[in-house]
Amino acid sequence: MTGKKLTGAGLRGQSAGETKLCTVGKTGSGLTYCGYDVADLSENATFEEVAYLLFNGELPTVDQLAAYKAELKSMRDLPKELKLVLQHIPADAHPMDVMRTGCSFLGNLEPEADFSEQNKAANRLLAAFPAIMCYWYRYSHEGEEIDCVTDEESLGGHFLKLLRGETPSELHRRVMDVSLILYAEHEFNASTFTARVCASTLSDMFSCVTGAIGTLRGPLHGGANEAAMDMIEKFKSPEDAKEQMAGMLARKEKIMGFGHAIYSESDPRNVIIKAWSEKLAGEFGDRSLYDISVACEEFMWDTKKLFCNADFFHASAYYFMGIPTKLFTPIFVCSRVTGWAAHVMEQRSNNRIIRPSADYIGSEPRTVQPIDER
Ligand SMILES: CC(=O)SCCNC(=O)CCNC(=O)[C@H](O)C(C)(C)COP(=O)(O)OP(=O)(O)OC[C@H]1O[C@@H](n2cnc3c(N)ncnc32)[C@H](O)[C@@H]1OP(=O)(O)O
Ligand SMILES: O=C([O-])CC(=O)C(=O)O
Repeated sequence: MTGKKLTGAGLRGQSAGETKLCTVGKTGSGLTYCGYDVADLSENATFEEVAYLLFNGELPTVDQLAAYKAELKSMRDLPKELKLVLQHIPADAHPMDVMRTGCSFLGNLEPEADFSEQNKAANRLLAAFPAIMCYWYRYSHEGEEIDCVTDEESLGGHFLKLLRGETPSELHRRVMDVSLILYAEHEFNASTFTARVCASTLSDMFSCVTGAIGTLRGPLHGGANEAAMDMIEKFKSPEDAKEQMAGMLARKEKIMGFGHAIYSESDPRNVIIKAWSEKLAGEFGDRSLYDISVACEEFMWDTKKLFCNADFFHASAYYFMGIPTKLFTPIFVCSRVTGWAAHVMEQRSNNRIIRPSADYIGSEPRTVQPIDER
């Protein structure tokens, strides 16, 4: 089976460079990081091992992982100047704008002086993003100035503890870890390509990641998990979901969380997060949102042959874990910063400025008329 037929607009089907980091849709539906299948990684590795893999090309040994986790743990706290900035961002701000500002401001306080500091800058962002998100959220929504340091071993557990102020369950820790693995890397997707374009001008890591956050924010990319949640919570039952979706398609509306620019048959991340969503539904004690999601999946396949992408079942999984919808896309940032940073490093290692050409379709050459004659 070959991958999706790729043509024309949106640079589809055109190679824009080489990468050792990832393959997407090579056989229609596969996803590998540095040669490892994402299903294998999500079952047999942790997110920190995946981050190490993306930054170093190999999975860590026991000692390397322990040292890496200790390093990340030591970088979790936020400088007081950044906390002050976050305190000034209103509660109704878009949380992706908070992430973008947090990233950019940290780049002012702790700039990447030269490329020998690229790993330090990448790890700093990786370690600090959960606190940037949760410090702002808890301060603006609950009036609490939280401690940004926790004793949680994993980044996923750390995020959940910062968000709720209590120790997460083993199940929630595991699902968050799997989710971070699934979102970590995806070849030349729009946000990663943004990071690489920025890197190709020899800009700094914080600028590359700030640009990538802005690109991930849109509903056609990372914002789709929130948009999917907004949609499914309006459906009253599986039957209602099918009826309303039929109306949406008739009105030519896009159904968020479905379809993909590269995959042709399925997104391999979906089956994994879907299984965890079902497990969480059982623990939550009310399966209705899961059943509604399954009805959406069946309907879209039966009517349009469109399949769920990584975002769709993330919506119900995060909901069952009590995560506010507005934080769904920022969690994506906490994970994808690994892929972005790895691509920045790869671009730098064999750089040529990315500067494509355009097909001109404007006016023929003409002269400026004096303004009072136009
Ligand atoms: C982690 C991620 O970023 S995954 C992507 C998250 N984004 C979403 O879920 C947003 C919804 N999906 C979409 O908008 C698209 O499927 C994208 C942006 C992901 C891919 O876009 P494209 O590569 O341009 O889609 P593609 O060429 O496969 O579209 C084929 C047809 O299916 C339609 N289509 C594709 N996805 C959808 C959808 N979710 N709902 C309705 N129709 C759709 C397109 O409109 C197009 O129809 P047309 O030929 O009549 O114009
Ligand atoms: O590859 C893409 O176009 C979008 C995507 O699924 C991702 O970035 O995870």
